[in-house]
Amino acid sequence: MTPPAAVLTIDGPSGSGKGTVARRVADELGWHLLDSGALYRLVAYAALSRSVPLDDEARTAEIARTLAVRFGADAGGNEQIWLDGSEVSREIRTERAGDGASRVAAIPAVRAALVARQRAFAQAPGLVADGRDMGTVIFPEATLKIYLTASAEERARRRYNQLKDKGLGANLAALSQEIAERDRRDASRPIAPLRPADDAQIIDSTSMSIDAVVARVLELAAERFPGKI
Ligand SMILES: Nc1ncnc2c1ncn2[C@@H]1O[C@H](COP(=O)(O)OP(=O)(O)O)[C@@H](O)[C@H]1O
Ligand SMILES: Nc1ccn([C@H]2C[C@H](O)[C@@H](COP(=O)(O)OP(=O)(O)O)O2)c(=O)n1
Repeated sequence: MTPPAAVLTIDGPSGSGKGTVARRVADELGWHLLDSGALYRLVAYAALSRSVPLDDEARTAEIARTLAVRFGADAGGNEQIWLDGSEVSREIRTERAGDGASRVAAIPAVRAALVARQRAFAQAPGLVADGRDMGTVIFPEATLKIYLTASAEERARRRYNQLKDKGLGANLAALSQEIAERDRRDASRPIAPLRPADDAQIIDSTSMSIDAVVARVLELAAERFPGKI
């Protein structure tokens, strides 16, 4: 029997730096990457594009079950995500898709439809998985669990700069409110709420650079995965 792949999870609220840090750490280690939030964003984006109400449990779950998605990168290493043959990586990064993702993510049948798809990412030599419930629900046996957070003001500021850099519209006051609302919804839903796993290492990145966070995660990984890294 092949041993289970090594798994490192990074959970936390919006704008804490999960995606950036997960990608950097996965690149450093040469491991696979699971951006679980992208799956929920894709479900929301597909529902919005097909005029399916985001609270329609049966139809959003059907979208989640049949999601035809492919993850890749262009020649410059930039993320590319195809849904039904169309490249949608930019479209799913809007706050509208993020808010929609948080809504469909509260539907148990949508979450259930995505469990096996997410677990299938755990392949040798290892996986870095980022999201809200990676360490609590999807990979409870993960060897290293990180909970990455930062102050609400800092997270809104980061998201504002990120959206502007991408040429996507953003308003700081509106973003702060949207992020607060998303945090509240993600943390208060009955199923797989956003919370640190009991055995998670908490990193507050409010006053840390991206490099410092990556270095800390790699340091913990070297301790927890001796011989693998
Ligand atoms: N420690 C940090 N200091 C400053 N900016 C950061 C830090 N971590 C992430 N960022 C920036 O904040 C934005 C949001 O990061 P991202 O990784 O998308 O967060 P998340 O996946 O948690 O929503 C990105 O533009 C990223 O470059
Ligand atoms: N494992 C996950 C990942 C994301 N979600 C939901 C909750 C989040 O508000 C949305 C969007 O997630 P995403 O990680 O892309 O969002 P941020 O980049 O952190 O703003 O999806 C979830 O419920 N469980």
